[in-house]
Amino acid sequence: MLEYAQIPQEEDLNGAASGLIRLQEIYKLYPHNITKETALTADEAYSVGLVANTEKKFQLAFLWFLYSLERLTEYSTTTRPVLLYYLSSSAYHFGSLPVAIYFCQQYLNLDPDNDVVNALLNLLLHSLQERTSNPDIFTLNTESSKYETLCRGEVDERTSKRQRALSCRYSTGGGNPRLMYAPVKEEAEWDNPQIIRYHDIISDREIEILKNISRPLLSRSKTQGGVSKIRTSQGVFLEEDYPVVARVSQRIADVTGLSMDSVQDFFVQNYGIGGRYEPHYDGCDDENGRIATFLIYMSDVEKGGATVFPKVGVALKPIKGSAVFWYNLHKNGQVDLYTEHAGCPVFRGNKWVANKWIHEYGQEFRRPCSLSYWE
Ligand SMILES: O=C(O)CCC(=O)C(=O)O
Ligand SMILES: [Fe+2]
Repeated sequence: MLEYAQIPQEEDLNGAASGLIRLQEIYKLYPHNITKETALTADEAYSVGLVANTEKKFQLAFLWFLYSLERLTEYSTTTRPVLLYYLSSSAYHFGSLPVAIYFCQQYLNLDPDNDVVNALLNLLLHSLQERTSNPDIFTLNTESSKYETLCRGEVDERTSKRQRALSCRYSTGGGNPRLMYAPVKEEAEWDNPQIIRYHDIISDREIEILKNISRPLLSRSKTQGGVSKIRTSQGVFLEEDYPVVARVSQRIADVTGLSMDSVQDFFVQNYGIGGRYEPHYDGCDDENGRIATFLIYMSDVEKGGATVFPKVGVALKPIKGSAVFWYNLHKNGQVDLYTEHAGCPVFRGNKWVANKWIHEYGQEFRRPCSLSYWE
């Protein structure tokens, strides 16, 4: 059957390569950093290089072609001239002309009469006189977005200072009878927008049940266009027919004080290595938009996988059994632009989360609307 199904297909391989490349970009990894335990063959490295090249990530492509060249054997399908050609071309596109020229010359040592490469060499030598930029192609030093910096765990001095002033407390959800004898542990993760973490909000047993229900039902996350590149995870919506789902929903209502009349079903997600969710907003200002997000962590993650808020500089580490909660919308119904967030790629381990998106209808008396432009 495997033979019949032809697994993996090219799309699967390219998807895996694309995931590796994204990990490299965010965590600044060289090919040898990610191949310590499982070395890639020259052919495999060449295919990763090709994907990077197509995605116009020329420095990473170059590093993979170099890795491939070092591992070339008599059994490889990839050949030395092909690699030299791609090394030269990726170095050229990256702006490292002397390196591009060097590999072009290496090629011509093997095949001195190749017209195309001779013409290319002339072009490169000519460009060398016009262009001065010569970035170091061997050292990963790419400009990073705030999202990437946060994912790597580099913290801003100002953010950490502001975070130190935040506090934690036991909460009964404003005197909710269900919480009077078992208050929840509430920790402020950020002040504006308020991001609150609830510790031990779900038990290991409940987590196991939720995972067991979800596992056979998971499917690749989609956006309108099909399988999503922005969100590379698998997910499933769980209805409230499952007692454990209903119980957790009730708990969310208790701690947040919000109505569960207009909510989406629980969305359980699993991210494998490289799995991520690029920066996005959960809320939109449609009628009955998602007023708030309650995000439960159903696993720890060995490395990577934080939930980050690039506009405020906060990174939330997944802690199994805890949940984070924030309002996506201001009281006036507008999207709070500071709530942009992302799920960083999982570098090591496996990440499970469950989302409850809470909508506006039903919250009229619990979180009254405001006509103010500012709140
Ligand atoms: O996985 C995460 O950390 C974030 C998930 C998320 O933002 C979402 O599903 O909307
Ligand atoms: Fe989200």
